[in-house]
Amino acid sequence: MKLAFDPTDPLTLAIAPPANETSEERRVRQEKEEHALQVSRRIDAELKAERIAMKKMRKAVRVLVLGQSLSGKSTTIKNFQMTYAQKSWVEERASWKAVIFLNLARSVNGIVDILSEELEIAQGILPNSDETAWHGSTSGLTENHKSLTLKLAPLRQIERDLQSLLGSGSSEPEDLHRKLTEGRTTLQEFALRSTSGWKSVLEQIRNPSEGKGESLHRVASQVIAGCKDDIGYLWNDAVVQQILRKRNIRIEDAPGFFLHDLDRIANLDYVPSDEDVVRARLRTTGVQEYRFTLDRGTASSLDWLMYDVAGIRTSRAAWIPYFKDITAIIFLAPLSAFNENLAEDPRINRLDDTFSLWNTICSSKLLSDVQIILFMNKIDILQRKLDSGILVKDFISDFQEQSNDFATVTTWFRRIFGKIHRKGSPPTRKLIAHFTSVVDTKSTAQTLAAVQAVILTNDIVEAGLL
Ligand SMILES: Nc1nc2c(ncn2[C@@H]2O[C@H](COP(=O)(O)OP(=O)(O)OP(=O)(O)O)[C@@H](O)[C@H]2O)c(=O)[nH]1
Ligand SMILES: [Mg+2]
Repeated sequence: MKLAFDPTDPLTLAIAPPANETSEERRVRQEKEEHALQVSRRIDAELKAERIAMKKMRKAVRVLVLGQSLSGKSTTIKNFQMTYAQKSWVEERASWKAVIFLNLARSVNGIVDILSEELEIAQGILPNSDETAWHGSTSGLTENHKSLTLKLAPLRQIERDLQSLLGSGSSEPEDLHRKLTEGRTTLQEFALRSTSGWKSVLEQIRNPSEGKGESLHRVASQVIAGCKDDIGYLWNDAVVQQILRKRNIRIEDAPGFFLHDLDRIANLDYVPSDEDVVRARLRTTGVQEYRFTLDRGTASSLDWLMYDVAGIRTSRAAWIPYFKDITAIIFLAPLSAFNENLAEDPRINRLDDTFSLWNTICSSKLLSDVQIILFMNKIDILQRKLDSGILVKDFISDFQEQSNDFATVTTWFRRIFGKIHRKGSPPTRKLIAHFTSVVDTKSTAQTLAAVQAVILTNDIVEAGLL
């Protein structure tokens, strides 16, 4: 419909040019009008962009992944990336080689340290203390063991170089604890440097300054391949195995254990597999945001923002700003840690620390609207520990005289987490809990699909928050 022009309309009259306008006055007026039009268009464009950004912000699912150090937070996010953001996963996979080499070199150097200590005890250089608990005179150590420690010496430099390439995340809390107690660093220094997650580290490896990362990869690869036979000899040696057993050291269950994969990794053309990446250990320092756009299923239009945090005690205050505006929390509780103490504070049992952290999260008023999903993780290691005869009641007195089998132990843990959740949570919040081993990528993919479904279909969506 064409609207008729009405010369008496007040708005038309107000914007009409003056009747006796000169040509110069018309030029100035038209210039002003053109400028006003451009300003108006710019404002419109800015408003539109803001509206789109707001809409996107509202549509993003924000998931905070919490838990103590070594609980499996980063590993859970890696699984998420592997399943739902395959492009970036494949692009990054090769860069994990540096971390895997570092993990391998650390395991070997750790064993060599123990072996060297035993050799010194056997020679009477070091006293045989309760801690070492091994009697040098019957140890069966030979000159071969001594020469092995010398032949593996190049791995020290590899560890140091890779550590300096990978930054503060490549050291573990026990190193930090040692430095702190020796007065060699301060908490503040550590906190200030705590800014990166694996994305930034891998980015640095992929775009190194002056090709540093690339050449180090090559050198590390050559040294490890060159030491392959000696590493294999060290790991498979009966005396070495006996020493580790006597000292109650199970390197197989430690993070970043790759000695069983030596034949594959100690090769010049080694390329990390998905499983290798999931098992690689790089400690998170600070808080890192990961954005995934889910390209499968019903959630295809949603962005997922996942926040990975540092789990060590001294870094937990940095979690609080992220409690605002989140949709869900995935809380990692490593059940296998029942017989371990925190590296950053060896007076505290790891499971006690997890229970108290869980209590804090469940009863936080800031989080009362947030869905909490519990992953009772590392059940593969738990199973091995129980099978080897380690008794839960020796470490957790409340467990009392119950049977030490896997089913009884896991049911009991589940009940304790449930009790804490009920006590701290608002009555409407249900507990969603899974037993997990997040290094098992197949079963974790199923768990993550269930988690996704819960987050997207629960009350949060119905309440219009998404
Ligand atoms: N066997 C086994 N290993 C696991 C499991 N979950 C994690 N890991 C390993 O444990 C190590 C630590 O896992 P991360 O995901 O780095 O731990 P985190 O919670 O991010 O630790 P921080 O970054 O220090 O806070 C890695 O080497 C993982 O591969 C599990 O269920 N079973
Ligand atoms: Mg981490």
